[in-house]
Amino acid sequence: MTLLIRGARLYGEGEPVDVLVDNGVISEISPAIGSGSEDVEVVDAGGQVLLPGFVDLHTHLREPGREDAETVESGSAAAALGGYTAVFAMANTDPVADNAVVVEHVWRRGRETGLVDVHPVGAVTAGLKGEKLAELGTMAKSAAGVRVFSDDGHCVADPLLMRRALEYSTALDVVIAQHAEEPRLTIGAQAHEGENASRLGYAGWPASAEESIVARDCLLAQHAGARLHICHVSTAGTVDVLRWAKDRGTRVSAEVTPHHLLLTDERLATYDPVNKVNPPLRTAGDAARLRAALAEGVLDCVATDHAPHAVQDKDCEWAAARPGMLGLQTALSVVTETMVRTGLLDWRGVARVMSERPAEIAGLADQGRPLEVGEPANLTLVDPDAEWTVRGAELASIAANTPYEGMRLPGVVTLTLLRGQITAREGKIV
Ligand SMILES: NC(=O)N[C@@H](CC(=O)O)C(=O)O
Ligand SMILES: [Zn+2]
Ligand SMILES: [Zn+2]
Repeated sequence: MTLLIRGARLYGEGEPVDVLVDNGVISEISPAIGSGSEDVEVVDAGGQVLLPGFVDLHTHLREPGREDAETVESGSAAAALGGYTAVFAMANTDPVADNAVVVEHVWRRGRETGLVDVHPVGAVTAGLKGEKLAELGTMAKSAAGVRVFSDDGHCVADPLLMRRALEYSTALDVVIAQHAEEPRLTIGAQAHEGENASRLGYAGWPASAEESIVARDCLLAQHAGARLHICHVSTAGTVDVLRWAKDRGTRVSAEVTPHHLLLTDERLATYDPVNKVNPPLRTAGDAARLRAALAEGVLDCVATDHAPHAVQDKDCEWAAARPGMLGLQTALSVVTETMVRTGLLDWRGVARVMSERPAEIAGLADQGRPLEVGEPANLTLVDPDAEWTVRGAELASIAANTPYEGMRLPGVVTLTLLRGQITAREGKIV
């Protein structure tokens, strides 16, 4: 199939150009391409912004085990509609993705669905129990070719185990992604430790619980010569630690979620568990520092931490509710609101933090590539001026736990291409 995207602005820069996609690759870019034969499908981009397809390093697809909240299929649809062409599916499923059988299952389900490349993340420790290492090598060598390992949902808290995982990862050339939460500092924690939590009587989740693990792991990674990735950075202090570690040559990368860029713990006042998430929503000062650090590159990329939860796990009292919120279909809009509209990032910067850097961190050769002739056509078209109102019930996920319900947000994904095939167009799965 040949597809002609007419009048798109590459990275939102310069005059609109025509982009011809043939056999899954970009075959021509020029000011005006004739559509030639009838076999060419034409998409009129009308000056919209063309970007490399987004890559999410942190998605929870809930399959196997919690198909009442999300499946590989429903999550893939949400991803395609959100402009993603690759996602990394976290290992905290039931059974846990701590062996070749489970990661190959998730990988195959992703291939069968065919809407987005689904890369399973393998668990670092058996059963996410933090007691002994999982079979990292077997998962890395499986058909799923696991390149990212994480106990996300849990911290690899034992420093000896974390050190072993980091040392082992260097031989496999994989990356360990840490959910940084010192468990001794977050016993019973419900919300960011601060005024808002105190007023409502919630036990606090101190910033130091994150920062102390990030500092420790940067030191462990440096000594091991290993690569470390920090999941969902949420505090200004973590930014300072990362800056220090990067300055001294530690091979550390870090992600920030859209919700930590936009939302703050002032939302606790509603008692609505839709705002409950790990790590918790922090202060406006933290959010401002996270935005600045993302613009500067101290934080490498945006990752959604898309965490669907069934109604009964969210529609209950705060303390009983599961932490986590949907993210795949709202990420681009939240980044547009917090980073583009504020002038902190241009669209080339958005390509960097939502596509290029995550692809590099995970070692994907065919994602996050430049918009050039000969490159794979993993592409996302964005209408930067359009706005939409978020309705959880209308999102493709089975769960509907979005904290942005009823919010009007800028930036609409109008087309997603995976290797030249249209996966989503005008808000519909193709
Ligand atoms: N972020 C969350 O609040 N929840 C995640 C786990 C995690 O990312 O730590 C989940 O699996 O629901
Ligand atoms: Zn986590
Ligand atoms: Zn997560």
